[in-house]
Amino acid sequence: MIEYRNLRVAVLGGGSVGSQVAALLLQHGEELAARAGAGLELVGVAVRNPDAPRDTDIPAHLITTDAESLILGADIVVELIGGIEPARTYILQALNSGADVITANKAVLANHGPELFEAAEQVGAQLYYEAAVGGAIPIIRPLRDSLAGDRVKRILGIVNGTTNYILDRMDTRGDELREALAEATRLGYAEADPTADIGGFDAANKAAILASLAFHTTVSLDEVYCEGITGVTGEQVRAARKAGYVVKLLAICERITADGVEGVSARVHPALVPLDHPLAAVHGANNAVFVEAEAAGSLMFYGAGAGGVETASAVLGDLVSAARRHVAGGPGVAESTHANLPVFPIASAITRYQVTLEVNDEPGVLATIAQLFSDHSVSVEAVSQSVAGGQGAERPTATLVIVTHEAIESSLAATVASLTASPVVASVVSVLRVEG
Ligand SMILES: NC(=O)c1ccc[n+]([C@@H]2O[C@H](COP(=O)([O-])OP(=O)(O)OC[C@H]3O[C@@H](n4cnc5c(N)ncnc54)[C@H](O)[C@@H]3O)[C@@H](O)[C@H]2O)c1
Ligand SMILES: N[C@@H](CCO)C(=O)O
Ligand code: NA
Repeated sequence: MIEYRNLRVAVLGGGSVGSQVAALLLQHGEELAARAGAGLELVGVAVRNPDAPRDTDIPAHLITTDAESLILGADIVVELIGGIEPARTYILQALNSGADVITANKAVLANHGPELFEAAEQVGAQLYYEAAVGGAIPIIRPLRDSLAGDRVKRILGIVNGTTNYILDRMDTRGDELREALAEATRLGYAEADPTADIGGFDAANKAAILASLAFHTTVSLDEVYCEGITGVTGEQVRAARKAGYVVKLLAICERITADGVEGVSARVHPALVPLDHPLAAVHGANNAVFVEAEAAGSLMFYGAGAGGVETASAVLGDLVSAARRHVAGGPGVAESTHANLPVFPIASAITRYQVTLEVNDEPGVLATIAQLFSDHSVSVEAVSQSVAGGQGAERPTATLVIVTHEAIESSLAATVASLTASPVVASVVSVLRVEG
């Protein structure tokens, strides 16, 4: 029998992900040791409430409320508490004591990434975070390692399982947002505070992480434009399907040029995706991330973006990587931010738009509206009209749905301001970006 060196693994948090990580470690210890070349001994699971019900049976002697003592005795610390504090402090304590850290916590990475990576570099430790984006889907390691020799141009992704689950149920079952959210929470997909999901903040955290990694540039959370799905109505979802689209919450990270300067942009918002686009077929809590790279072309990463045991798979992968690094010796690999590109605001983004207007149904209106688009250099691709106010209404109105060619966000915003002010427009019903 091979004698392996033993590595002491501390897990912080015994919730959806933590309880599954503990169970898999206990179940597959021997096999993991053979793969890693070192034993992975679970020395404890720090929890807030030892008596809380858990998804798996963790032996009572491993449960503790003393996270700090557990951290100090560990070679590898797995942070699965979530949120900023005390997660940030615990990660720093672990790194400063020389332990490698594995986290699934996108919020702490997006808000304090540079501080944490710096702490790891100082002591030669490594911070792993495959589970923080796309749950079980390998996306961090492909960007960090496999594509390290290429030049990423764009990332287009569904990176929040909860909102995809909600939008999918609104589309396929006619649910309203609230009832679909309750189900996503019951299934363990949603964050402890689900406003992080429906407000788009969880996806924005992930966009900041992806953009930083892909473009070798620190992209902070406040540089990511963020619009959630709370304003998306069942009616919008039905109208989108009629027009040949589904509504998806997308994270878009891309290289763009503004005023002749190359930089990057990161944005999260609901968008119309054509029904024949592969992202339209991403159902339930699944995630999908498209990566467009200069040499590799288009790559797609797809699978379970949330869920306790699925996410635990990514954590276990990081555990094996960390153990192999301990066996090999040498310092961790620092995060690469050498490109240091400027991060442009949403006003510089370029995309297509669908603008829905209620307008006065009278001669010359279409020409007036077309002129407003043209005045701001926004080119119209398609227009469809239907009667809105109907026969006998005091002032008959019509609904116009206008799809534009690619335009700069600031030009579109100026167009919408002019439309709102125009006497022929009764109301701007919605403005949605069209992607894919
Ligand atoms: N659930 C998922 O689908 C999923 C997917 C990917 C990433 N994540 C991330 O994984 C992390 C954990 O998520 P989760 O779904 O398991 O959350 P959870 O709420 O189910 O579990 C968190 C656990 O941490 C414990 N905890 C809170 N404060 C603590 C403290 N001070 N000391 C010790 N324990 C404490 C809680 O009691 C709870 O058991 C989060 O960062 C989350 O964003 C979750
Ligand atoms: N709440 C997150 C968990 C995975 O990060 C989601 O729904 O995607
Ligand atoms: Na992942």
